[in-house]
Amino acid sequence: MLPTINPTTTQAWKKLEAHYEQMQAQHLKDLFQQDPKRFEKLSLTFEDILIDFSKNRVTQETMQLLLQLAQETGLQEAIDGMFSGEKINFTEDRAVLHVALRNSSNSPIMVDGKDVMLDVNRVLDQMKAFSEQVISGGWKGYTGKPITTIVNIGIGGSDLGPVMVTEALKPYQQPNITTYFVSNVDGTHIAETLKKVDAETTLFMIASKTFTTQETMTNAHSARTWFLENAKDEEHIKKHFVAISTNTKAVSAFGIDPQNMFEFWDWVGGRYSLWSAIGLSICCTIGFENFRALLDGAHAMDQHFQKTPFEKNAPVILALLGIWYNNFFSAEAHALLPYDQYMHRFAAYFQQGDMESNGKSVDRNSQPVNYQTGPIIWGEPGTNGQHAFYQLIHQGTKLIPCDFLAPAVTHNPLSDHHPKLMANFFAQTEALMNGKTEEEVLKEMQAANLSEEEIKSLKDFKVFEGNRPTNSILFKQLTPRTLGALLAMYEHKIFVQGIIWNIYSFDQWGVELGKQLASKILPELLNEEPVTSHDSSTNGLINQFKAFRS
Ligand SMILES: O=P(O)(O)OC[C@H]1O[C@@](O)(CO)[C@@H](O)[C@@H]1O
Repeated sequence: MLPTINPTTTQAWKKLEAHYEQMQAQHLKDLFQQDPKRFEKLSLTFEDILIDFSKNRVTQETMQLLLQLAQETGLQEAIDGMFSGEKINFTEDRAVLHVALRNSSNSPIMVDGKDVMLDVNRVLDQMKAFSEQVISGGWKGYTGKPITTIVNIGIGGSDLGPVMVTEALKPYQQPNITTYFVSNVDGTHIAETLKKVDAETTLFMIASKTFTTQETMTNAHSARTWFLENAKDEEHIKKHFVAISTNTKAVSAFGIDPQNMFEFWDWVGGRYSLWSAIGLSICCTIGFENFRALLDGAHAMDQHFQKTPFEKNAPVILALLGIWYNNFFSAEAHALLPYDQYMHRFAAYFQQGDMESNGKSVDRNSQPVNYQTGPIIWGEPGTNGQHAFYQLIHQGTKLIPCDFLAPAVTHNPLSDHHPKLMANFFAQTEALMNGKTEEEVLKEMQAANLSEEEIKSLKDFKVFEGNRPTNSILFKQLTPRTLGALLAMYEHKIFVQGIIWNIYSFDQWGVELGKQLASKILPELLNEEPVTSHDSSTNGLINQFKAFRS
């Protein structure tokens, strides 16, 4: 069982509240001036990843109090519980073992008396054999042509991870394979994709943990119908459809041969499943060896997380800093800003990973929480974000802690693009920290020969208060191993925050109500009758929908 300590009842929390009162007025500029070794003291490295957390509004005292909070809320006990297969997903009575999926050490991990590693390795072998057969051209379609196109049909954790990873690792893409992803139930998504593919050379991967998700099953049936319009004979389905699921019965009912099913298990959460058979589209896109490297990077981070003292533990440090802003500075959002275009779906991935895990308001004692839990996660790649929302981050009224991530070495050393990208990467966190004082503004405006009147009317708009916290995560190059380590680092950050917030991070009951109401409304949309069964807004909207279509 997980500890059930309300964090606000700990000594550390009370000390942090008092400490916050004095830290509010502390400016980062002064903290750097006071300690020339601040960077060395407040940064750490993991393999070829540097995590610089020195531009946070913390002192050594802050870090000590945050670490005390981790101790007082039973974090180590929780970490041990997760890695040992305890059913810490309490409301679904399941273990949480995405770490087993990448456990290349093969240390036994027991669930209900069985070592799960036997199944994990069996499915990995199946994924390896299948992806090698597809990439080599050995897997033939119904007219004898090799597969050249993969269409992954899934949503949420059955989509976001494969999309993010195949985009991030595009430099490793197999030359003869093109991969598409269909997720939205909006017919446009599958329609626009099917325009691009050829039934003879396309392989559909139906990715769904439950194999009941409305969007995925609707898209899968539409893909099946389209395929049969081309191939005519249902016998050909087995050459062009595979399933990735925990639900063998539903897969068979759909008409996919269980031989073409890649299974995973209920102790794999959807938003933590890219490491499982859900990663089959990744394997077929970048090759199994690169997928294995991704897993190995995550496994190395798992070992770091499990064995490193908290004061040098990357996920723990990032988690505690997030709690410092979320719960003491009342910052309600957190921005993920990768300065790497390949990582353009990184923030979107962790919108599900973080907000579906920690967007909870009932604690592990079944009581309503009396403090903030999960932050709003958002972000876009740099430098694009600079031309969209950095105004608010620099001069807005909201405190937005930001993680800046960037590779030192680009995969595309074109002209001077990378030095320019990196100059912006370094400059933004420096600007957010230092700001620009009125004195500096005046000096600049006078040097530009602006009139006294112009200076007087404009100067106040050009001042930057600074003191806006950031983490800088600088890694050598975006490789499969490095990406795996980064993803696992954020997964464990989310875990740590959920433990300290005394919530259950691995269920997602909050996604059910909307689905239930949609299933009630659907039949009302399929006839011409006016609707009166809802509130006046919902009735009005549905009836206008009908009127527009009549
Ligand atoms: O993989 P599946 O079972 O189709 O679920 C898809 C997604 O739907 C959810 O919203 C749960 O309903 C996510 O947690 C999950 O990743």
